Amino acid sequence: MRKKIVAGNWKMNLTIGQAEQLINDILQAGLRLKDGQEVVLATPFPYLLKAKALLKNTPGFYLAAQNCASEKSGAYTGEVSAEMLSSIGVDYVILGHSERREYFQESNAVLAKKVDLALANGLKPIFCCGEPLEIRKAETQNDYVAKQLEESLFHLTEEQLKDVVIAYEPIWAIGTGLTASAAQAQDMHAFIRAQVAAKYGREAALRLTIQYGGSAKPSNAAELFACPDVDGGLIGGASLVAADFLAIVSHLG
Ligand SMILES: O=C[C@H](O)COP(=O)(O)O
Repeated sequence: MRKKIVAGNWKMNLTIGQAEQLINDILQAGLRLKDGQEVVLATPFPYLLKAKALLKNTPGFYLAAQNCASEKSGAYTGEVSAEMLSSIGVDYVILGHSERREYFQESNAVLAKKVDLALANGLKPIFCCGEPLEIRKAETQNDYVAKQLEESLFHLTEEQLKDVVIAYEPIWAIGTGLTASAAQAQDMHAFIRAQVAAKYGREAALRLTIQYGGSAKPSNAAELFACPDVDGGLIGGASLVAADFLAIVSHLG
């Protein structure tokens, strides 16, 4: 059975007080997750240790960083390594978010290095892929996403791939209020799974968790999560409001 995961990507939001409040509000709801369901909180770096302490003893809840360095260690001022994140008990790391690709020029090749370092340090990558609007308009989104997978992930062994989650995030849907329709999401998720099957075999593809991200909210999560190849979501804006985030998680089924 593959995992269903809702992850909240807080991006560069909240003070430490607000972060603590949000986690406490989420925990106080006493969410009961079913077998195979996970909730992941991707907080800003300075809050990871505090979040780790607050989430202790809460089954099914995990912690993610929003990025890690592409180098192992050394003179890289301002960077945070995969090893550092692992040493404080972080479970997942979001890699290849479109905001990192666009604002920090992260290429598929750099992301391949980050994926390797994450896995070598026991972190599970949540690898983001997805096309900009002009590519969707030109109807070449499948080729675009296939290249992202090929250049950043498909050098991994089948064993390594077991620790990878893919998040499909059409860039035109991120923070815009525009959501991919359930049919658009399902089509791309099925395509991604087929690419993985072609490279690693059917079993590996069936095991892979593929999240949807892009203006997911309580009102559309049920329809998106009901798609056979959509295994949860990577949630931005709505993850900053406890009630909305909890409502989205409840739609995991
Ligand atoms: O990482 C999350 C995605 O960028 C989605 O963000 P959003 O839910 O605010 O559209």
